[in-house]
Amino acid sequence: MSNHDHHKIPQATAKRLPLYYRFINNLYNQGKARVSSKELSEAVKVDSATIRRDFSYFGALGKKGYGYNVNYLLTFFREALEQDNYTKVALIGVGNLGTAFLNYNFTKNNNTKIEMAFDSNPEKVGTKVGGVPVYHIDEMEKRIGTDINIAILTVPAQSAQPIAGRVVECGVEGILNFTPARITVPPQIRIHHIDLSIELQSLAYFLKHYPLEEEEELVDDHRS
Ligand SMILES: NC(=O)c1ccc[n+]([C@@H]2O[C@H](COP(=O)([O-])OP(=O)(O)OC[C@H]3O[C@@H](n4cnc5c(N)ncnc54)[C@H](O)[C@@H]3O)[C@@H](O)[C@H]2O)c1
Repeated sequence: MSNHDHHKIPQATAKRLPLYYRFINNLYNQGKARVSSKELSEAVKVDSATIRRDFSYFGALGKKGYGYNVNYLLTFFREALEQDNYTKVALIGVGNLGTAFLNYNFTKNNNTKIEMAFDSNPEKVGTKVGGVPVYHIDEMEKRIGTDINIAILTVPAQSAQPIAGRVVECGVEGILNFTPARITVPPQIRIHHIDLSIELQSLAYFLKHYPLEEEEELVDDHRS
């Protein structure tokens, strides 16, 4: 099933997927081949009309007196959840900042994972940083394929625009730009700029010109 098809599933239905998945997975492990919407309904505490409607979006049409095929549902849920909940990331530029990100385990708290990294320095190519393989930048198009959703840019500022153009060509949908370069991308690409020096300057400016009022402090004191 393609990503496009998934977008047709209503959000409320999509939210129930993990719940269904967990239960169906248990049934599968118990060796059960089928399940009725009534059984499901009792287990996951969702009324059976909603379950039937939800499942019809997945193309799983239960047969009267038979119920749903557990194996089919499990395969479907596994695919749907992996595709929807798992965002694959590539990092470009394994220098000071890039190395720190690779060593930081993003998967611990959310469902994104840096799958691969690229650099132009031959000394870095072929190594693993934080368990992530580092490939040569010349191999980027080949390695990324159509698999990567987001690119993190931690290259020198002057390389940011050309690299951004290339990752967009690879089909990346979002760019997290840590370089100070302002990058131009096509309108369908989402780009977030994180410029630490601007953030720092802005904090310094706020401290100077918008000091927190004592009243707010009093409120805080009062609360604690
Ligand atoms: N280090 C920081 O604390 C920090 C903070 C804020 C922003 N930044 C920005 O992040 C970026 C990276 O900073 P850094 O300190 O990690 O720099 P760095 O010089 O340590 O790392 C840059 C890496 O990019 C690689 N590289 C250079 N050109 C490349 C190309 N064309 N393709 C692929 N890889 C290439 C280099 O080999 C190097 O490993 C810079 O744009 C910098 O301004 C850094």
